[in-house]
Amino acid sequence: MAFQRKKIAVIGSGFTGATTAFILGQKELGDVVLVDIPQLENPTKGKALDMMESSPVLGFDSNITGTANYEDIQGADLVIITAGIARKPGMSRDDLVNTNASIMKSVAEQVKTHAPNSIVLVLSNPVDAMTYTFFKTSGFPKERVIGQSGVLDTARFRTFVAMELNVSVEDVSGFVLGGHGDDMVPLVRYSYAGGIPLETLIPKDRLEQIVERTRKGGGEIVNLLGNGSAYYAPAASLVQMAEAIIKDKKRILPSIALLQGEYGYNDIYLGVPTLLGANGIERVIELELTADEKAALDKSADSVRNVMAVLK
Ligand SMILES: NC(=O)C1=CN([C@@H]2O[C@H](COP(=O)(O)OP(=O)(O)OC[C@H]3O[C@@H](n4cnc5c(N)ncnc54)[C@H](O)[C@@H]3O)[C@@H](O)[C@H]2O)C=CC1
Ligand SMILES: O=C([O-])CC(=O)C(=O)O
Repeated sequence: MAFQRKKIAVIGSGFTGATTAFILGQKELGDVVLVDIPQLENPTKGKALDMMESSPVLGFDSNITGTANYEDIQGADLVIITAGIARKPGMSRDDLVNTNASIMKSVAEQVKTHAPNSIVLVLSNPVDAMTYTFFKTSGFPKERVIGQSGVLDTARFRTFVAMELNVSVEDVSGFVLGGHGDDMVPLVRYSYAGGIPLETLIPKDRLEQIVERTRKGGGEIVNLLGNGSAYYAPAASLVQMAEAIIKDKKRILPSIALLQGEYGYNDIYLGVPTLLGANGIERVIELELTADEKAALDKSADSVRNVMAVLK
C-alpha cells in the first residue's frame, strides 16, 4: 500500500505557529500547511518557503506551505491552533480571553468545514477556556479536542530540577496538573530524578521555590522578552503531543481534557494525565490525590471556571 503522509495544519504563523511548523517539518511528521489572516498572506508564505529552503541542508522532505486560504487545510489529519494575541508584561493570560475567544470561534468554524475529521491541539490562551471554546463551537467529540499546557509546564519544572541537581534533564520526570495559570499544581510527590523521589534529593524549601518558579514560568519569559511570550518550549511541547498522536505512541502525557466526572469535575477542560494515541485522548488517567493536592486542584479549577464565566 502506498505510504500516505499526514497533513498537519498549523493555524497562526506567529512565533509559536512558525516554530511548531519548523520542528514538525524537521521531524518529518507530515506535510505542514501554515495558515494566517489575509493581511499576513505573504509573510506566511515567506516563512514557509524559508523553512522549505532549509530542508536540503537539514535533510528533511516534509512540504511546508503558507496560505491565508482555509480551503488549503482540506482533509487535514491534525490541526494545531496557535491563532490569537499573546500577552505582554503586566498582563495575565486571562486578559486575552475576549479577543482570543472570537478568533477561536472563527477558526473553529473553518476547521469544522474543512477538516471535520481532524484531531485538534489548542495552544491559544487562556488555553483551558480556549480549548473549551473550540469544543463547543466545533461540536467535535471530546477525545479529538485537546489543549496544551502540561507538557510545557512539566518541561519547565524538569529544566529547573535538572539545573538544581546538575543532572541530565532526561532523567528528571515531573507532573503538573490543573489549569495553565499561576495556580497550576506541580505534583512533587510524583516527580523523580533517575527513579529517586525528588523529595529525598532536594530540600523542601528549595523544592517549593522550584514549584513557584514553574507556576510563574510563562510570566518569567514574558518579562524577559518584553513584547510577546514563550515559543520554543511551547512549540516543542505541541510537537511532542502531535508525535504521540501521529505515531499512535500511546504516550502518557498531561493534556487539557474535557472532564465529565473525572477528579470530581464536570463540563470543564483542565490539565490531567492522559493517554495520547491515534484517536486523540484515549484515556484520562485518574490519580489518588492527598487532601492538600485536591484543594490546590480545586483552586486551579475555580480559576478556569472564572474565565469560562466571562465567555458565557
Ligand atoms: N498554552 C500554552 O502553553 C501557550 C500558549 N500561548 C498562546 O499562543 C498564542 C499565540 O502566541 P504567539 O504565536 O506567540 O503569538 P503571535 O502574535 O506571534 O502569533 C499569533 C498569530 O495568530 C494569527 N491569527 C490571528 N487570528 C487568526 C485567524 N483567524 N486565523 C489564522 N491566524 C490568525 C495572527 O495574525 C498572528 O500571526 C497566544 O494566545 C499565546 O498566549 C503561547 C505559548 C504557550
Ligand atoms: O505565558 C504566556 O502568556 C504564554 C504561555 O502560556 C506560557 O509560556 O506558558
